Amino acid sequence: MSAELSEATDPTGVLPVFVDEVAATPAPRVSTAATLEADRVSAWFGQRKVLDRVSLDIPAGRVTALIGPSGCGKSTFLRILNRMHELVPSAQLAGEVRLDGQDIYDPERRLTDARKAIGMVFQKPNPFPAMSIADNVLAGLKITGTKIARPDREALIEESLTRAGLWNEVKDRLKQPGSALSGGQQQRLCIARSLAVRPRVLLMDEPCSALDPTSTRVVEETIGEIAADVTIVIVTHNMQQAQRVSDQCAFFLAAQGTPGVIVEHGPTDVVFENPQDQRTSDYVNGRFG
Ligand SMILES: Nc1ncnc2c1ncn2[C@@H]1O[C@H](COP(=O)(O)OP(=O)(O)OP(=O)(O)O)[C@@H](O)[C@H]1O
Repeated sequence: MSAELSEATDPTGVLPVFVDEVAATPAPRVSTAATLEADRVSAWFGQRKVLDRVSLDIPAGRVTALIGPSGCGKSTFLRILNRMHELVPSAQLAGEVRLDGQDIYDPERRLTDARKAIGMVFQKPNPFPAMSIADNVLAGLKITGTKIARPDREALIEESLTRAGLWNEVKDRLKQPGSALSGGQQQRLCIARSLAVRPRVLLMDEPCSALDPTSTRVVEETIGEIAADVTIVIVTHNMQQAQRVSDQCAFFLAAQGTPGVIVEHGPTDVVFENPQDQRTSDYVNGRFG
């Protein structure tokens, strides 16, 4: 897993951005889930190629799970989907990523647009610990330079926390620090922080791996509830979780010494119950990885 850099420098997943933009108050929420298409994406760290021509269509308003053994490039692929890969100095990539048909790497397009439209939730819950719960929700807006009128702030805090399944647990203590919450609540706070920016896609890198089973189930329910409004791509090592939450699955594999590829992808029930490739069958049935 390679999120250290981003977690250290940008816990919201929207940096680096320049606070030079003043957007209007966000419009009322409607489903703005977008499609993502990865088209022959390759990636390198220095001379080392870690992904080879990976193509994947990610449908709007659905949950797509990326599965596969450690080191096969799932996190790298996820980070390419919102231009975080380029934060690593030695990182390079080839290919295209299109958000509703528009290349997010088009030099004419601003990095901030991709980062606002495509949010990220990391493995380890990373709220700003000393910041209040309410301010944590608004933190992504501040980082993207999005201004919001004070009366609208409260509505957005309630809406985002409600969508993240946390409102009822925190509505009476919004001024308490984010660190006062349990791990599972902190992760839902991070989801609320991402949702407050109104992303069209939400990338989740093993979002439950630091959580206990009960918190995991609550986050999974949250994923199910928000998926109609925001396209979700989730990396998970938990095969049961992939089956519970996703509509489609992509199985990544890097054979020894070679870059990661997608061996098979398709509807989750097919990938798990009737995989076309023996390697997929072996992996989803726990025979390796
Ligand atoms: N910042 C980095 N610098 C150099 N190599 C990296 C970096 N991040 C990842 N890699 C390498 O790229 C390859 C793919 O890593 P990645 O984290 O994408 O795999 P993964 O499938 O997400 O693994 P895991 O399931 O363990 O998180 C690995 O060989 C890894 O060592």
